[in-house]
Formats: sequence, C-alpha cells, structure tokens
Amino acid sequence: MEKDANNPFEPYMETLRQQLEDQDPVFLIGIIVALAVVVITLFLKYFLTSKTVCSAVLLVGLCDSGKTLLFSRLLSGNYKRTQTSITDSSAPYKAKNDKGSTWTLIDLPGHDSLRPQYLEKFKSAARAIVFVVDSAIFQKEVRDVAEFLYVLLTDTVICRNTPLLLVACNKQDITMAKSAKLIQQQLEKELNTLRVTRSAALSSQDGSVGGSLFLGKKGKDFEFSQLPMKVEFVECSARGSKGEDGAADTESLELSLAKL
Ligand SMILES: Nc1nc2c(ncn2[C@@H]2O[C@H](COP(=O)(O)OP(=O)(O)OP(=O)(O)O)[C@@H](O)[C@H]2O)c(=O)[nH]1
Repeated sequence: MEKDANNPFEPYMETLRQQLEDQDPVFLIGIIVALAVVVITLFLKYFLTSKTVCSAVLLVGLCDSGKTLLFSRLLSGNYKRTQTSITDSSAPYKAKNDKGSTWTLIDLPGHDSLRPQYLEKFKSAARAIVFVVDSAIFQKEVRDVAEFLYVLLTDTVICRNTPLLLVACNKQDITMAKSAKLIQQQLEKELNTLRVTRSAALSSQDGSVGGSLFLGKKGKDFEFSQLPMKVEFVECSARGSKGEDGAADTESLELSLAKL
C-alpha cells in the first residue's frame, strides 16, 4: 500500500497495522466475537424494549377519589364497600366494543407515600391512564391534584409511550360536584402556575432534568391540547344516583375505553 507522506496519522496507522499483524489469530477472532456479542446485545435490547405491548389501564388519583369502587363497577358492575388500598389490584377488563378488546385494569393505591413506587412499576405498561378526581371536593384538592398530574405529564416514559389520559371527574351524584369543563379549566390554570415554579429547575439543553420533561409549549399558557398524548375529560359516578342498590354512571368512561 502506498504511504501518504502528508497524512499525520500515518505513523500511528503503521504501528497499529504492525501490532495487528503480530497478534495471534485466535486473539483477533476473540475480539471480533466479543464485538459481535456487544452489537447483538444492544440490538436485542432496543428491539425488545421498543416492542413492549402496552395493555394496562391504570386507575390513579388521590386517596378517596373513588378508584377502587370504579374498579369494582367496571369489572362486575357491583357496588362494593371499599377501604384505603395499600397495594395494587388487577383483573382483565373487557372493553365494550365489537373487537372485544381485553385490557388489564389496575387499581393503584392513592396514598402519597405509596404512589411513586406503584407508578414506577406500571407506567411503562399503560395503554390508558384513568386519572380519577373527586369532583365534590375538587376546589379543596386542586393543588394536590395538579401536582400529581404534573408528575405524570412530565414523565419521560409516559410522554414517550403516550397512553390515553382519561380524567374521570367522579362523584357527579353529589350536588356540589364540579363539572368536567370547570375541572379542566382550573387544572390548566394550576398546572400553568406549577410549571413556572418547577421549570426553574430545568437546565439541560433538551429541557429535561432528572427524568422529567417541560410541560406543554414554552412561551404559551398551558393547555392539555399541547401534550403529546390524547387527553379526555369525562364525568362519572361510581356510586350512581341510586346508591348501593343502583347501577353506576360510567358510560362516558366506558365509551372512551372502548375506543382504545
Ligand atoms: N358519593 C359518591 N361516593 C363515591 C363515589 N365513588 C367512590 N365513592 C366513595 O368514596 C370513598 C372512597 O372510595 P375508594 O374507591 O375507596 O377510593 P380510592 O380512590 O380507591 O381510595 P384509596 O384506596 O385510598 O386510594 C368510598 O366511601 C366510596 O364509597 C361516587 O361516585 N359518589
């Protein structure tokens, strides 16, 4: 091979060539096999993680918002006396559509000390997140509700998988309950405020720090329509207008789940 006198790397290339020629062929084969293993491992890791099937419908929300009663109503239609959940419950849920799609419905504990670990466990499997809100005491809880939503909406895994976000404005049987429209407007306002205080911490170039992203569009007031995932607000009542003996009012929620 002709040597290029102008190439500054030529002396190094020559040394490398020499060293490779001096090596035992078995050693070289070893290096090639090791490289192949690394490439195949990386390929399989990418292939398997990108093919994760999201088949879970998560019921999340603050304590006492009605997740467990909704869980029972969606699965069997039955009214059930509930207690504070300290662990997750899951069961197959058959959507009310012609395809007969079946999803795994998972009820997550609402207590703030348990929330993060359960969210971490199930978030990557979520096809839909049903965020249950107690519409009767929403005014009192708006800040806590917004803080929980903020965590979900700025999560890198959730924003990458873009599950449907269904905000279920529950307990509509109570006279004082706020409408889905009002809850949406107030949450947009509260999330806008929260974003200002939280985003001061964001520093890296892609706008992410510690696994969370910037909420919505920079320079614009926050609206749910700016999010990468589809968001729907529905009104429901897990209790129903006739209480323990009657049926729940969950049609709009089930209609949205049927479109998944
Ligand atoms: N009036 C009324 N009460 C409801 C409704 N849904 C749930 N509840 C009541 O609200 C209380 C809390 O309901 P749960 O289903 O246990 O709430 P949760 O969100 O699972 O609570 P945690 O397990 O603590 O996270 C219970 O007394 C329910 O009967 C509803 O639509 N209307």
